[in-house]
Amino acid sequence: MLTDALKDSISIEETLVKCDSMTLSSAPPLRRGSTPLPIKHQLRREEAVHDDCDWTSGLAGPSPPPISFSLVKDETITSVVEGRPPSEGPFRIALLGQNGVGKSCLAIALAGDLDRTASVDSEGEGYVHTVTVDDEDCTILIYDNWRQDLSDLQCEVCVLVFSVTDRRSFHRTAQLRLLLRETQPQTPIILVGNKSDLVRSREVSTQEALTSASLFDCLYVEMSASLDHRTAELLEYAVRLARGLSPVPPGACGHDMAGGRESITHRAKRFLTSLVPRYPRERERDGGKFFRQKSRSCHDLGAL
Ligand SMILES: Nc1nc2c(ncn2[C@@H]2O[C@H](COP(=O)(O)OP(=O)(O)OP(=O)(O)O)[C@@H](O)[C@H]2O)c(=O)[nH]1
Repeated sequence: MLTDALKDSISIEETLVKCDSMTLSSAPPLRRGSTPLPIKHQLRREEAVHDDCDWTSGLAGPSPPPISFSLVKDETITSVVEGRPPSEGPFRIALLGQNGVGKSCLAIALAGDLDRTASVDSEGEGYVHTVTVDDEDCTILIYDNWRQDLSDLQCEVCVLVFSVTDRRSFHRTAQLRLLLRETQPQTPIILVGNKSDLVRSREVSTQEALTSASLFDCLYVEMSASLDHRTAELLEYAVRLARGLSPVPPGACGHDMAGGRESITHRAKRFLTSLVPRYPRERERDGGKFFRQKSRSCHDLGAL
């Protein structure tokens, strides 16, 4: 009996040993859930090195062909992934102006970095941002720290910034425009009157800035970078100019003065105001003659 029991236990042990050896030789080792994966399998699948010794190769059949990589820009990847064509650009937008007029604030506002999301380009010089204007994506580079000679400046659009609270900064933009017209006559210019929120300390009137802008044949935008007021409009104008288009889309006539032109309504109002004496005293001084004259010309044609 005892001999039989011993024989049985020996045969069981032999079977177990055989099973163990089979496991080690042909099947992949069993892995506990808590055991960390080998480093190469911790990498992303496409980055893992595929070789014949791969512990999964026996189970997964023939190993897949190696995946080749090429260095492409993130932006291209995103566009391809989302099924959009790669964005156009990059368009370089340079902000120039006297110190303290708010160029850095404006750059950050334009780059949409009020929540600190914009990035610095590869040379660390400006903000890179992707925007959609007129339903088309484009990449813009915003430079706010141009320290070199103006003749070296290379950009698609120049934004000359002054502070409406600082007359000297306004004069500085006039000098800059003259220089730019000499060095790069083709580059479109936008004149920007920043800090429009500081109403009480204003030193440069909108009308004055508009006159100056029309003298140099450029657009005028009045805005407040720190309040992020009209930055979106400025960005749109800049992108359209960089694309070689009119800053205002066709059919959008009559935009207001901050957009660079006086609207038709405003012009009409100004014209009518200039016709009618403003204050009651002035009217009294006229003795109502102004209105009588007008009235006669309209109703009593014989008086003419
Ligand atoms: N009230 C008001 N303050 C502003 C505005 N834009 C900028 N500032 C302030 O103006 C000061 C100067 O702004 P910056 O952006 O540093 O001006 P900058 O032109 O880059 O100056 P530099 O770097 O010296 O050339 C800061 O205190 C800003 O907070 C604005 O639209 N309104």
